[in-house]
Amino acid sequence: MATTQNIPDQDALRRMGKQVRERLAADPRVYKIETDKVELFAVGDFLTPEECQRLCLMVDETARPSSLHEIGYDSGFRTSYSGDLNPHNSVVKEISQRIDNLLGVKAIVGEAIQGQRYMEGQEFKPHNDWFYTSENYWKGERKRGGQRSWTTMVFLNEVDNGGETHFTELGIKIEPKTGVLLIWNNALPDGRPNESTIHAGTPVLKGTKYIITKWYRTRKWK
Ligand SMILES: O=C(O)CCC(=O)C(=O)O
Ligand SMILES: [Fe+2]
Repeated sequence: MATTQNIPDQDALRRMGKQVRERLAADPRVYKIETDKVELFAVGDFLTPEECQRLCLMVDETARPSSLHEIGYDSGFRTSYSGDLNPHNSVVKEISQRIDNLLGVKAIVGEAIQGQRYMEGQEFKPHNDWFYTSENYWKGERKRGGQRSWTTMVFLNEVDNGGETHFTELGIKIEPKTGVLLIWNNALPDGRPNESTIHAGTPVLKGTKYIITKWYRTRKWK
């Protein structure tokens, strides 16, 4: 017998998908990465080398062993260091607004910018950025802004070897390049989670990798 699954925030995910898709399509800075399975985009030189350098210092100040909802640092699943950047810092504030503005979404749905650093040997194994709504943590996240729709991520530096963002199902590996912004929709156009967005931060083999990430919820993030 056919069943109808209830997908939390599906309507909002569909609406936000459309809103941002149309905004990005009208922006000549935005480049669409070739794949028909995920809405995946890049912007070159989104941040200047000077901005990236300042952000790297801030990441160093705030980064602690990364935590995940389901599994601890010791599991080896996400061995990078990470932490939220100070949202009251004027540089962070301005960059945060610049990303909101690019996507054309209300600032209230954006999470705090998270900084992340990978030293040699560190990685983030393949995962999806959305919340698994059958897990216990969802009860909290549902009230903290609901499901994640779009992910934005900026590479703050270049890595000597390794540290690519690897979309494992798409077979697309993106090499860190200073100031490049990646954007993807974690949902399908109809608002269901897009399984093809599964991605990893591959192990850094030589050098250090710095990134910032900002996720967008479907409702006011708190
Ligand atoms: O390090 C990367 O390239 C990916 C990071 C990531 O997937 C995340 O922070 O959710
Ligand atoms: Fe991710």
